[in-house]
Amino acid sequence: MSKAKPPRSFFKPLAIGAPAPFRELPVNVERMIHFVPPHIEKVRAKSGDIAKKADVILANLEDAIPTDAKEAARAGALAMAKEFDFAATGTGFWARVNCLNSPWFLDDVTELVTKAGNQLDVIMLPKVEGPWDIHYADQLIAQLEAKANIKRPIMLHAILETAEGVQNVEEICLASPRMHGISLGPADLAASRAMKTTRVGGGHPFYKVIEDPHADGSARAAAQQDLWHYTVAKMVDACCTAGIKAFYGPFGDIADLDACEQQFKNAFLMGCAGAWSLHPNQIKIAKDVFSPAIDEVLFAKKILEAMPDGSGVHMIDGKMQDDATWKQAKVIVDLAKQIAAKDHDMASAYGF
Ligand SMILES: CC(C)(COP(=O)(O)OP(=O)(O)OC[C@H]1O[C@@H](n2cnc3c(N)ncnc32)[C@H](O)[C@@H]1OP(=O)(O)O)[C@@H](O)C(=O)NCCC(=O)NCCSC(=O)C[C@](C)(O)C(=O)O
Ligand SMILES: [Mg+2]
Repeated sequence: MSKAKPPRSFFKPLAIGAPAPFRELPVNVERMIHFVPPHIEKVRAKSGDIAKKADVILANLEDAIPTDAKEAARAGALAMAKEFDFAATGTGFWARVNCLNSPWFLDDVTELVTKAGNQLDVIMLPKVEGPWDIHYADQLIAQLEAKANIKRPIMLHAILETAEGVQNVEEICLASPRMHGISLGPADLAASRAMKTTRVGGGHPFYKVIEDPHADGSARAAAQQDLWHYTVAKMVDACCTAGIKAFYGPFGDIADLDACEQQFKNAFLMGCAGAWSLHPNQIKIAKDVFSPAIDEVLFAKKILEAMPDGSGVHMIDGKMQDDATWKQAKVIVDLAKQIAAKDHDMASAYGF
């Protein structure tokens, strides 16, 4: 039976000279995490322009990078940190390292932290299975931060992509104050669970509910259901309990923008802060979906204005409002304010 760390030790740096962990997550709008393959110079070179549109730019070193390009990708990630001032456009700079049991993980983390640690906001860790994976990466990063005299802690973001990881998601979220959030990794997770799909996220035409037979034998209506509902719900509850953020992850059918939008919308409504964009076309979708709709923000503002101290009961446009709807309104208005602070057009649309 494992024991939790005593409360007074939880926020202590794990190495002498490492920066103290954040007590609260930095407030950043992270509607999409845009994946860049850093070994392809032509694509890497566009990172500065893409950073003007995306909230987060991520250098991907793991899956989708060919084995013989792993070192070139790592070098490309370091070049991105040197060549682009992502912080100047308010864009986060993240890297997805190779997984813990791979031959590249140690060099990925060592080089990123010691050579780009002051530029790097978040390290994304794939295939996390339990809190032990976070404890190891946490300690290693602290040692490297101390060695390289990094001033600001680098956060950790885990991908939920094995059945064991899903079983342990609460402990993963609570494993360290370095935790930033969790993303759903639907492709590896599908394989790990023996789901019979060949897709990266999204629905499936076989996964649906069909209405009862009609007496006249006419065609029965059926509707596809969301294959990811259970996992997203479990992930959101675990993340919110820990005070960290949940993300959908990738949508692999690049040409199907409608299905991408729908999957992102489901994730947004269920509590996710953002999703991944694998292709430039997906950036705008995520930006629109993970920014609350203007009419929702205006209605939420009406609730807050009508109930300044958040108590009592009111009727607005025929709908009952009380302490709980006040809190829902506050979630939407707080997010809209964060987006407005970053985006002047959205600020005027939201009426701030
Ligand atoms: C899908 C691909 C191959 C289609 O790439 P393409 O070249 O065939 O597409 P295109 O439509 O022809 O591209 C149009 C233009 O956009 C550029 N472009 C295209 N993509 C990007 C990009 N990301 N960033 C910046 N620019 C990009 C591309 O270079 C081209 O520029 P050009 O007009 O000047 O020639 C390509 O978009 C790509 O490599 N995307 C990233 C893929 C990736 O990172 N996959 C791994 C994440 S998903 C995952 O790991 C799963 C998970 C979580 O682990 C799990 O569920 O288990
Ligand atoms: Mg994966």
